[in-house]
Amino acid sequence: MQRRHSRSQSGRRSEKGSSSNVEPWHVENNAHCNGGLRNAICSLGPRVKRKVWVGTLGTQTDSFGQKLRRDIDRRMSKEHESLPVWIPDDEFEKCYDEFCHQVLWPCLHYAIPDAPKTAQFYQSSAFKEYHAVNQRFADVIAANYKEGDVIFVNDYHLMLLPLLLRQHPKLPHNVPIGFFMHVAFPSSEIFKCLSMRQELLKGVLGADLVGFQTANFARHFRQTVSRILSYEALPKGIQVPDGPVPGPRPGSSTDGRFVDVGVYPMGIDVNQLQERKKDPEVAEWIRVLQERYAGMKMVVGRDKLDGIQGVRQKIQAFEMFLEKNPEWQGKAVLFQVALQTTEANEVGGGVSDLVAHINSRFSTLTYQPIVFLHTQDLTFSQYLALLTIADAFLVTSLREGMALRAHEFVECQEGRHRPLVLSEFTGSYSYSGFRSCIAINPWDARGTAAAIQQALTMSDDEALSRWEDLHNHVITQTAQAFATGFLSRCVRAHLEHIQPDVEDVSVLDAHRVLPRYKHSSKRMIFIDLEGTLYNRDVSRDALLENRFEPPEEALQVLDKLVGDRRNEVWLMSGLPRSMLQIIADRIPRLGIIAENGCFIKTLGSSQGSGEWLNMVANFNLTWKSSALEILNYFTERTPGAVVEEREASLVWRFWTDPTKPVDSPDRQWARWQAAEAQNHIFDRSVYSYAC
Ligand SMILES: O=P(O)(O)OC[C@H]1O[C@H](O[C@H]2O[C@H](CO)[C@@H](O)[C@H](O)[C@H]2O)[C@H](O)[C@@H](O)[C@@H]1O
Repeated sequence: MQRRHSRSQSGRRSEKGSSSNVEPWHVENNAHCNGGLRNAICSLGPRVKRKVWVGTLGTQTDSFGQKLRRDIDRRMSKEHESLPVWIPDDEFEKCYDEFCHQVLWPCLHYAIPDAPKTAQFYQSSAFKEYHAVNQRFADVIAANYKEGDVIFVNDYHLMLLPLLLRQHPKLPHNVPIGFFMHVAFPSSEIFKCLSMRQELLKGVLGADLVGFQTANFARHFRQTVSRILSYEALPKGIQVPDGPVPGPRPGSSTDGRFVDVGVYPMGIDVNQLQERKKDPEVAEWIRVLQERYAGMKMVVGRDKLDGIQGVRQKIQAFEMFLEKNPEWQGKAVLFQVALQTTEANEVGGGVSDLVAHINSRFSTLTYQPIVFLHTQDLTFSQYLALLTIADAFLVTSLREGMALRAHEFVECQEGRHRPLVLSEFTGSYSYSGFRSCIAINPWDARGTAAAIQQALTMSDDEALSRWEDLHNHVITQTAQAFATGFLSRCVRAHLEHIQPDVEDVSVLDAHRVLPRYKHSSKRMIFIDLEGTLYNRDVSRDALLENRFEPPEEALQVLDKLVGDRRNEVWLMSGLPRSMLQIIADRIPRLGIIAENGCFIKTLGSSQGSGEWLNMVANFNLTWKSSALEILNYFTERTPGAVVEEREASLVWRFWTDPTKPVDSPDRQWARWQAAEAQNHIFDRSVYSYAC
């Protein structure tokens, strides 16, 4: 969705009655935007056969007549591959300015308003308009959907859209849908303040894949879903019971839909930025600025003035820096570029006062410590010139999804390599390459002031070495990498969700197989044990005592198959080899795969039973002790649960009365516990081994 301007502000549409050779309207590109998402999608080239952007117009539209709307629809589609969603001005304002910006945005960024306002904010009546806007998007998409399309929903303005699409009567029920959250996602303790928390979460879970900027945001989302909706939240995603699309999740114990949750860091379009830097206007402004600020150090920042991006904290820290380091007075300038927000008056007013106070405190005839500009006050080329010659870039966000302006700075510093001062609360900081910044806690003004001093006095060698790490990250984690990673995973997740998994392999068609079986001279047969050849669970006591009595009928079937010299027969099992030895002794020629492939007993012969090969001999199994500790904790809190330690794996089982329904409270409880245990194992970083 796009911020709206009144017509008089934007001048995007000529007034009625203007001369007929003047275009009645035109499209403007946002000059201050590197267009990450747009460029990322465009860069996929012919791999995306049909591409349609669905969004709002960045202007008020109530006064537009039907003819003008039709003209805009037609030209936007033909010339810009875009479909406008027409939203009445009042509905848009309530949805975007009120619900998105005053309720959702602060909540997603941990900014809970003070108590008296809380009730009003978190029960916002504007949620009705938010829903209506999401519905209008769904209707436009449904009316234009073509088979084979993948629907990619972006950001917090459209959290209800995935489910509205999934349930839309004009869309096939299994359309591929991806949802990406560009902004932060808070802990469940914050998200649960929203009165519409369930609708928002269920809305997002209409997608096949839900993506976040960082692993922390993804984990918060999974935990929030588990705590608020009581759905099973696994490290790889969410098991949604009774979803609108039927079909079991591969490997899951319950019916419903599985929604993948993943991490896809957004980046900038490096190629496009390099092109824009070549604009002669950039070189000209570099010259002008170098001349004007000769002998001074330039610290640059660009932020939204909404209280979340910490502009007030930044300016206070800059004041402290000048106060504590008087040698910099007259020699260091902060260029603060402000992005307009709807709340700009309130917060922006406060910031302007602060800037005025500092400027009056430290200014001289030839020096002004803070140059405070609004985006509309400078061109993108001027901004790129500033980034290119800056001595430091300062991001003090109190919370942020990523911080792509920091990536732009790094790219512009090729040849100069001056440091980045970055808030630890940004998504960018969570990536190892960005740990080479000068990290700050924006709440600590003293620390930020010291960081500015460190940046301005850093040796060239140190600055270069840090810049190389940052730059490596910027050119690897690009907008293109984001789009490719997200979309390919989305399509794969969708296919996995709609296609039957091995668990749902249809029953062997004896009419088809038997004639071939009879006439073939060599056959390889793989047979699963538990649940297939042996349609009962191994008893709890047997497992605990590590003994297993395979049923006689099953052994006879295996014996018979192995008896045919044309057959090579492999038995597959999750049980440990010690338990399967009884089968190996009885049918020596049988090949056995134990612990799901960790151990393999080769085919035997009349001379002997074959030998056990250890397939994990070179694996580091130290994860087992930490994982076992976690599983023991959950076992104690889950009646009927038991943990089995095998040679190379751990199994957590839950026994219950088989006559009880799958959604009985004790089974439900056990599933949550299992999911929580997996998440803990995942968090302790033992998961990669445990998998
Ligand atoms: O102003 P809004 O319409 O509410 O949109 C919010 C911001 O969206 C974009 O920023 C977010 O996505 C960026 C790229 O993934 C990420 O770097 C940033 O941290 C997110 O907040 C947009 O770039 C901003 O201009 C919007 O203000």
